Amino acid sequence: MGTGCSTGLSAPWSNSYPLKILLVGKQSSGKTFLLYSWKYGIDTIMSVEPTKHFNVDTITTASERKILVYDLAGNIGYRLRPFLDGTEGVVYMIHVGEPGDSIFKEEEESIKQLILERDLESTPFLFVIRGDPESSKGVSQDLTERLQATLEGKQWDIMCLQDYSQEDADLVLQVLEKMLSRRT
Ligand SMILES: Nc1nc2c(ncn2[C@@H]2O[C@H](COP(=O)(O)OP(=O)(O)OP(=O)(O)O)[C@@H](O)[C@H]2O)c(=O)[nH]1
Ligand SMILES: [Mg+2]
Repeated sequence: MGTGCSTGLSAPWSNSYPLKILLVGKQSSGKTFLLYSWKYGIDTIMSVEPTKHFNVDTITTASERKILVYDLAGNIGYRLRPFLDGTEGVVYMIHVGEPGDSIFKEEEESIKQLILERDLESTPFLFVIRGDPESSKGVSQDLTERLQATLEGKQWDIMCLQDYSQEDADLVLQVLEKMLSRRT
């Protein structure tokens, strides 16, 4: 009694404690660009270099919640595993180049493996499809069908993001925050 330390369970503490999320997806899918859109705003992004291993940055949402974003290199492979522990949300990015593009079987399998990781058992997943609206919509429907069984019982969502759209980037963050707040 009387040490002056709080239990750590009060609302202000939990609001300021950053929630850890992973930003994953293939190389050049747009992960770092999305992180910079959240952190600095799209208009300030001059160029983005391919990520070596990972970037980590804290962002603050419109409602002042802090999120610790681990932006992992698309070629991270097995080095991803040490990042899983303590993850409160996963954003999986996909870039759709041409109309009619679809997800290769290999990527579908690696997404399924990630969803089934024990450390991510109760972790929400947000899929973000970047590309023109028509192509993204097709990929979004296709992916939903292909992953439905694996995602059974999980909290997840899927949304599309157009290039150079701060509005879309902000919306992704809003949806992510809503998913995270359902867990906390
Ligand atoms: N205009 C526009 N370009 C984007 C967007 N997202 C990504 N790009 C471009 O796509 C390329 C790859 O983006 P990155 O953010 O580096 O992709 P990444 O997923 O972080 O790639 P790795 O770090 O190699 O895994 C860059 O040239 C970006 O400028 C976007 O929302 N709008
Ligand atoms: Mg990157």
